[in-house]
Amino acid sequence: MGELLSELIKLLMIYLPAMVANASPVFLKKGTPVDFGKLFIDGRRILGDGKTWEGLLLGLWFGGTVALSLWLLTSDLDYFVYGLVGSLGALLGDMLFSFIKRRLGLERGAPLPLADQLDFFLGATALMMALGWRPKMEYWIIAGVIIVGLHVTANRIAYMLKLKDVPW
Ligand SMILES: CC(C)=CCC/C(C)=C/CC/C(C)=C/CC/C(C)=C/COC[C@@H](COP(=O)(O)O)OC/C=C(\C)CC/C=C(\C)CC/C=C(\C)CCC=C(C)C
Ligand SMILES: Nc1ccn([C@@H]2O[C@H](COP(=O)(O)OP(=O)(O)OP(=O)(O)O)[C@@H](O)[C@H]2O)c(=O)n1
Ligand SMILES: [Mg+2]
Repeated sequence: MGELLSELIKLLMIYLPAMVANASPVFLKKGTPVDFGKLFIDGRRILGDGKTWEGLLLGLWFGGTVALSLWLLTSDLDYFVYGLVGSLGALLGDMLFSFIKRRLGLERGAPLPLADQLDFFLGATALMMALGWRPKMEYWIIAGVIIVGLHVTANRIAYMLKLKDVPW
């Protein structure tokens, strides 16, 4: 039990910068759309107004700050490297799933259950693993379930705080 708990805490710390990177753009009210308003070949927006350059910068900035803090706290450079890469992966994964949602004809803000909760998690994981990170599969799955739960709770909080006009 002790090992499971310590492994899970380490995993949640590795993903914390990605979680903050994914959460911080929500504080922005408007910004410059990453797709500059352009349409894709299917006549729909490439990404939509929910993805802005300012959001990427804010996410990277706060994700990077948390990654740096974790490194200073633990003096383990991995937290900084993986945290930074995970933050970038979270933002890219979020954009990838926005692209997919637009292709499916879903408007900006429309729900795509599981995709909305997992997009940043999968993006962060993909980039961290590209750097050679190899989590233990069973712990990774449990951490994923916890993070989905955190995501659902955080979005409800964001909705109550009027940070989001949808609770997902
Ligand atoms: C930690 C435990 C065990 C329980 C705490 C309960 C809980 C789940 C708290 C959530 C964190 C929190 C205080 C949220 C406040 C409101 C907020 C900022 C929500 C942001 O939600 C938006 C969402 C992005 O939407 P999208 O995915 O559809 O693009 O964020 C997704 C949420 C997560 C990635 C997981 C939960 C987030 C965290 C634990 C990090 C907290 C982040 C912040 C407080 C904001 C970033 C910080 C600054 C200074 C801008
Ligand atoms: N790169 C990003 C990501 C998010 N946001 C901001 O954070 C909010 C919440 O993000 P998300 O829920 O992913 O966007 P949605 O509005 O739901 O758009 P989509 O349907 O494309 O997910 C967005 O509305 C937007 O204001 C941003 O500005 N830039
Ligand atoms: Mg969304």
